[in-house]
Amino acid sequence: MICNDKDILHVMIEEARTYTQGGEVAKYIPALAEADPSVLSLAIYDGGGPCAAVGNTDETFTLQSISKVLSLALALMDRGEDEVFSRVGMEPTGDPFNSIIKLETNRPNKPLNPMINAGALAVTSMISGSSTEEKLGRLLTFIHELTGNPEIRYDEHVAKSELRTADLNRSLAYFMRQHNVFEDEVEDLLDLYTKQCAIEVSCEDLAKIGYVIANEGKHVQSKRQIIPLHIARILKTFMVTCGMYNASGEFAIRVGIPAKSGVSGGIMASIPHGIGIGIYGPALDDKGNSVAGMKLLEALSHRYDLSIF
Ligand SMILES: NC(=O)CC[C@H](N)C(=O)O
Repeated sequence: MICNDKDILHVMIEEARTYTQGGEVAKYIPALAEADPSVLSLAIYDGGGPCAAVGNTDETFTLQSISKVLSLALALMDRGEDEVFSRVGMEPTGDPFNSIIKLETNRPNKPLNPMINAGALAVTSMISGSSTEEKLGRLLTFIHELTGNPEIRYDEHVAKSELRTADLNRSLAYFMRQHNVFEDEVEDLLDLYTKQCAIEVSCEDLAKIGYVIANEGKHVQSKRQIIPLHIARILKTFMVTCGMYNASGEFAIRVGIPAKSGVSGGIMASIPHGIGIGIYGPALDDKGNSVAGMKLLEALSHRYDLSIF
């Protein structure tokens, strides 16, 4: 079993670390450019006590696009499927995560899925609450429940850095507001979205969230149904079809695990009815996925036969 294979996991992570040299940290959010590209860490959670954590596991990082899975869960719980999917679609785009092209050519002009930036902005607008603080507080409480870690906050430095430079996301938001996808003030929505993306976690936290999603939304230790079963299934499905941006097809073939990445270099993976995996490696490939993190997941999938297909 994977939890007992610490020596092998150490070897695998050091093998994967060599690929960090072929990647670059994200620069379009200035604060993310401060990350050390040689870092790589892996945590695995199997619902019991500590399972495995190897590499630079003390490092924390921001969720970025991984937060899109959690805001979607909350919006679905708040508003129901009919309302959420009247404003955002269910289809992969094959375009970069911040692309505007399909937003204009698609009719009606709603974003194609909740994992691209346009779709995630629309989803964030559906989180219930009377103020940004209340909505963000609800998202954080949800993450505290999923991880059992009440210390999780957002990183103000990263949030401010993104808000200052988020003109592309601003354009997506203005375009959607014009087309009645939502009615929020764009600056308020951007403020909430950048704080959501800047929520700071460790790869162990990520493995725990991945575990709950893997296990139909139920936390085995507390026996609580944190996410309704049908919503956990929706999340896993989007992770398979759109989780790695426009590399999702290749990832499904090479790795075959529901997963979601973020430009900070995080990847959260969920093996249905099995383990949760958290990875952090800030050196990215040209599509914005952790270059060594993808290699590590591919190696884990082959060694432990983790593909769902
Ligand atoms: N791919 C990502 O992780 C994108 C998230 C980032 N906050 C953005 O909106 O650009």
